[in-house]
Amino acid sequence: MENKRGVLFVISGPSGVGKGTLRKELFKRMEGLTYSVSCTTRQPREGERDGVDYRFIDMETFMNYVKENKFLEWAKVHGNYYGTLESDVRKLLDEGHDIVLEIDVQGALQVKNKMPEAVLIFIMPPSEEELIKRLDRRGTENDRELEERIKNAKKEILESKKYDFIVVNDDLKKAVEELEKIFENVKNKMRKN
Ligand SMILES: Nc1ncnc2c1ncn2[C@@H]1O[C@H](COP(=O)(O)OP(=O)(O)OP(=O)(O)O)[C@@H](O)[C@H]1O
Ligand SMILES: Nc1nc2c(ncn2[C@@H]2O[C@H](COP(=O)(O)O)[C@@H](O)[C@H]2O)c(=O)[nH]1
Repeated sequence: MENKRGVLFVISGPSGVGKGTLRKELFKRMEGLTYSVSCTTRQPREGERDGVDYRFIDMETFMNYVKENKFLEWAKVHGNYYGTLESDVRKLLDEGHDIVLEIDVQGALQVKNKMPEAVLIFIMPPSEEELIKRLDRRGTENDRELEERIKNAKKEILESKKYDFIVVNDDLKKAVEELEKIFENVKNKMRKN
């Protein structure tokens, strides 16, 4: 019998490794995926749109959501707060949609605790030097923020062994293809169960 419930995919990896880039490329190639837009207290970057890239909320609203248990997971990441609204995710999964969360390691492990069926995918940089180059080229952080993101990258990489899959984002095209294969295989396997 076909499994009507959607699959929950969680993508993590160090800041600047290319999670957002890979996710956008994957969405161009695969139909039927829904991106869960997170809440954050971070200030929008140039070009980021409220409700599309993030739901940009203030600290007071974020903490009210925490108190009201509205988050499936939440964490302080690189000095700002981020969280995934639980009602959105559960409703979409119940309706049969496959969901993609792009969240940090702390959040991913909270999700796995609450929903062990979630599929955790870690995006790995080809090297530390390349990660620094990518963050530098993106140019969205000041020197202090950049340093914090690089320091955190080392801790995050240590947690990658807790993930179901690891994809190295060296060549972008190859990494997207690998990601697509993982998504297809997981969905086929779940459909058979
Ligand atoms: N395979 C790749 N080769 C070279 N550059 C890449 C590759 N993948 C992504 N990039 C570039 O690296 C930079 C960081 O990518 P991106 O913003 O997608 O990272 P991220 O992991 O989503 O970061 P964050 O967690 O901070 O949001 C971007 O400028 C992007 O164009
Ligand atoms: N635990 C969560 N982490 C999240 C969420 N949304 C994004 N993130 C992670 O934060 C960092 C920094 O993102 P940036 O956009 O400021 O560069 C990155 O690792 C994201 O994956 C979330 O809802 N929960």
